[in-house]
Amino acid sequence: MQLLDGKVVSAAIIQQLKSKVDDRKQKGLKTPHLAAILVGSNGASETYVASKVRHCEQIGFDSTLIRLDDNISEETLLQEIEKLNQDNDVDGILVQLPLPKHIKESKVIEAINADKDVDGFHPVSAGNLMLGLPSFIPATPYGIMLMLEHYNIPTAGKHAVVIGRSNIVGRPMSVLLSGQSKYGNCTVTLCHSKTDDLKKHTLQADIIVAALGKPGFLKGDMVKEGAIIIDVGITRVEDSTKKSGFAIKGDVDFAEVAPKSGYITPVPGGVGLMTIGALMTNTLQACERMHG
Ligand SMILES: Nc1nc2c(c(=O)[nH]1)N[C@@H](CN(C=O)c1ccc(C(=O)N[C@@H](CCC(=O)O)C(=O)O)cc1)CN2
Repeated sequence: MQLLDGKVVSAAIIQQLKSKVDDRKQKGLKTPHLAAILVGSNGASETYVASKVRHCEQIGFDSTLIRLDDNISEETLLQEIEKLNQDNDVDGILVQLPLPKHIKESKVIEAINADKDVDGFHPVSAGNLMLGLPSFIPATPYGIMLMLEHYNIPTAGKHAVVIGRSNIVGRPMSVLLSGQSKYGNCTVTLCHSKTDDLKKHTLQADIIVAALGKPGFLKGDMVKEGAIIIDVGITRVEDSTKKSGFAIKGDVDFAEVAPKSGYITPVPGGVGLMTIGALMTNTLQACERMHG
């Protein structure tokens, strides 16, 4: 079993991005600029957005953080997005999810200019990805592809089982793994909560991507020897032994599955950490497309 270490891969990607940005600055090219909107005061969202801003500073990107009150109207949020759409200095826009219940997520995502949609959640980005056209790829599936690339794990001809059909992880993951690329060309089965006999599918898988949000769901008797296991789960569960009061749990029962696996991502320290590098790569791409 080999551990796929998100900390190591993510640090390498951040370093590469920093070199590219230093190079751009030396050539007098535009500095990439990421704008993030955070609505309300969800603890996890605060942590993730703070990390995004910190990484912008580390790489040398400009960043703008717009904090809005929990009870802000949908209309005001849409106006804030429009200001960022119109701002030629802003290359990438993200609205941290989840949003308060009174705001319709799809409306907010669709309001972002697709050329600045560095989260890759906009229908135009999703459509381009599906058609195999240049696209912003959502951070989690993109991070997984960057991880396969870093460890040079061959995927062509393999059977991949993706568990979870969300628009931001499961569906794009199935498109990427089945696509015609060096770390694609898999035969993909997309499973979900209504799949009959899930174990029958996972036992046939060479690659399993667990993205269903159920801590410890994938057990040792559900995987075949040597399978590649990618754990996307990041559920916070109470844990009084931790200073924070909670622990992060993945969708994979690591103790049972790791000894049987060929490669496995840990939680924490796996896929979650890759998402920042993926987002920053999209932001640089947005800047390059718009300003050269
Ligand atoms: N606009 C967006 N909202 C959300 C996204 C997103 O990509 N765009 N994804 C998630 C949250 N997220 C980034 O925003 C994110 C989640 C997890 C991690 C991460 O580093 N996880 C660590 C554990 C960190 C912890 O202690 O909480 C790990 O897995 O090792 C980074 C970013 C939902 N919202």
